[in-house]
Amino acid sequence: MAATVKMFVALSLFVLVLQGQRAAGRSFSIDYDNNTFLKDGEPFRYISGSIHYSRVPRSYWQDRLTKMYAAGLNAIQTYVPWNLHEPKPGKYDFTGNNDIEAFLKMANDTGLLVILRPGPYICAEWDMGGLPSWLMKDNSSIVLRSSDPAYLGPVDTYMAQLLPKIKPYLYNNGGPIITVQVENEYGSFYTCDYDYLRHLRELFIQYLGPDVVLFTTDGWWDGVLKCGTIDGLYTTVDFGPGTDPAGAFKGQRKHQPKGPLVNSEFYTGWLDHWGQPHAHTDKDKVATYLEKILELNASVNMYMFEGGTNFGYMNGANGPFKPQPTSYDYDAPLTEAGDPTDKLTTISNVIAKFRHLPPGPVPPATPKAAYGKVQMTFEATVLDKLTDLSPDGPIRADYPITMENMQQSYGFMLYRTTLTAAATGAKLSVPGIRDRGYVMLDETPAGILSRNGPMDLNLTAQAGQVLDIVVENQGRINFGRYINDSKGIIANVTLGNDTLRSWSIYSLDIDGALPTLFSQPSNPAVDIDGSLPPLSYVLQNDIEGIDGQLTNQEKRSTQPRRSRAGQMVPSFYTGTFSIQDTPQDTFLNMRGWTKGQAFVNGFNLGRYWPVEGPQITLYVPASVLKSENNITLFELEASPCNMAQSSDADCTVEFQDRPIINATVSRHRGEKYDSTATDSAPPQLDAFVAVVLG
Ligand SMILES: CCCCNC(=S)N1C[C@H](O)[C@@H](O)[C@@H](O)[C@H]1CO
Repeated sequence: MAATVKMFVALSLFVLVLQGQRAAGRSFSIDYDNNTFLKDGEPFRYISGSIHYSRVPRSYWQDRLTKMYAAGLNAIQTYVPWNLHEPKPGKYDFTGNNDIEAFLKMANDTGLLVILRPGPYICAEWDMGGLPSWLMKDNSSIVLRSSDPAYLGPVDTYMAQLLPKIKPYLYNNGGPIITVQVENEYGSFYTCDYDYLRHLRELFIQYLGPDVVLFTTDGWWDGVLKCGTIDGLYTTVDFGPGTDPAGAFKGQRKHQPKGPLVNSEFYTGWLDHWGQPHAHTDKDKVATYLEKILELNASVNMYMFEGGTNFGYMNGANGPFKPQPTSYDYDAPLTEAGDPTDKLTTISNVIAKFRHLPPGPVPPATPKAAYGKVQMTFEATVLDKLTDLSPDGPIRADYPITMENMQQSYGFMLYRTTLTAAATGAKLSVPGIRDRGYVMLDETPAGILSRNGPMDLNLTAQAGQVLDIVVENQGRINFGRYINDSKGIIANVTLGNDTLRSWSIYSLDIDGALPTLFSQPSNPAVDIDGSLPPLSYVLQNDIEGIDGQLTNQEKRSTQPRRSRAGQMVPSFYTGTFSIQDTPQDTFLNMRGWTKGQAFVNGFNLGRYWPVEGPQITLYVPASVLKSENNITLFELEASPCNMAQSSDADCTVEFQDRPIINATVSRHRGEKYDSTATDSAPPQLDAFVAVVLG
């Protein structure tokens, strides 16, 4: 028996050693003499597409990867978002939708190689470019993406967790990963810190071994390549349709005289911002320039091939402040919902000129369902639910504390103070509002502040009244020098000539509270010191319980107060709907509502803002649905419910079988809460170039 055990142990150890070492006969490298990649010693060119596992429900990873393979790709490219995998310092999550190993195995099993981009910074229209916001706790001036020990220390700790997970999936070790990117367009960042890049290079080699092909990506011009490239990291470039590939590759050659030509991001579409036209790139233009690239025998990755969705709060923003919407459709060859488009067919036809496509068609779009209208009901205001949303109670501080210093990363906060002096038409100024503030005085709406302006409003108040500011984090800047994008209220608040002090600051954990938020009677908020009796009354209501028994449940029967302008206290609305047969993908049409967060069966679908557009519907993947469903809206500004000129028939949402992400946008400043967003043809190419150039 002992001998058998010994044998088993020895065999196990041997397998472990083998896993960490090169798999016999497999190699991926660069042939500098012949300007090509070599895969198992043979010249190799990749034709790749970007897909982000963090933006696609795990239940659909295989569907998307199969479609990408069928379209003719031999590789995919994906980012690894640090802030997903280390949500709190030292707390790691590589499970469920964050199970990167499962994703890599699936890509490998689908016949796709992988170009991995683990950052630590990734840009990607992702909150703070993938960096965790807790880096800024007690250190808002941390020099991100540099040798600053305050930054590099956490980088080392995180990479010590991530990179050993990656190593077995390297091509040389039997996995699909052929190349690994270090940082991301580092040459575009102001720090230009070669020590930082060298540190990352050594760190990656330390964990992944000396044989892995490490590379960088930057724009194709000297201005960025100067700071983005160092020895030992293969220089690649990125550019979209409209840029002459030969010219762009000349830029690469200046910094990488030998080796394969590589475009790591060939843009098939482009990113969106709330309030600006949905980006569109003509499919024929994409095809024409893709063909030029392939004719040069360059390797290319199409960014994005499947864009997906910024579920939850994870969208980023561009400066000075333009947050990106929930949909990351990107006008990509596969839609946000994974549906093949004409652009995919056109691209496939080009690829077919350079490599054999797999047999068989690209799988069709998954079925979509229209579940119709759902009646919504007002449940409570955010102020009614403070004990549930902030179970630890407020932090009291003389002056406002940032979201990061409250050890919160995403979502919403409440800043509350009791006025100590009367004010008549005095200016309430909140220059540090990050990003939108919903102001109430004794639970009566008093206006909305925005970091894009206005950041102040006139207030008339009595001493003793309670000033509330619900603050929304709309997503952290993910590109450029201002990625230190702290949230909450980051500077003092003044009323007239007085600086307001003695704040009660609440982190609002909606996602955590949701499962039980409405399953018990709503306890109207009473401030800790009892200064805020509930304004609207609670009626004893008998309501039909789920099991048909009458149950006694307190329920606020009134709508929250609204200002003359129609603004309401941020409030929760719920609805339920049944699905008889197998749930399918659907799209939640939010027209008629203003701005907020939507949840179905506790899953955070993301942000809605139909009065801004261009996105009107939210993608609801089938995996979120079941036979009995509930929907919760956290409406920040104004609902269509019980408005004077409308009946409850308007207090609905609708699940439809098609997306609307390209609605006409027009500045809604001054318009109050009636969505005029309508469907329209996407704008011309130059419209979103203006977006990018600001
Ligand atoms: C408006 C500035 C956009 C800068 N980002 C650029 S050029 N991009 C390059 C970047 O590497 C990638 O992550 C994406 O962010 C992409 C845009 O989709």
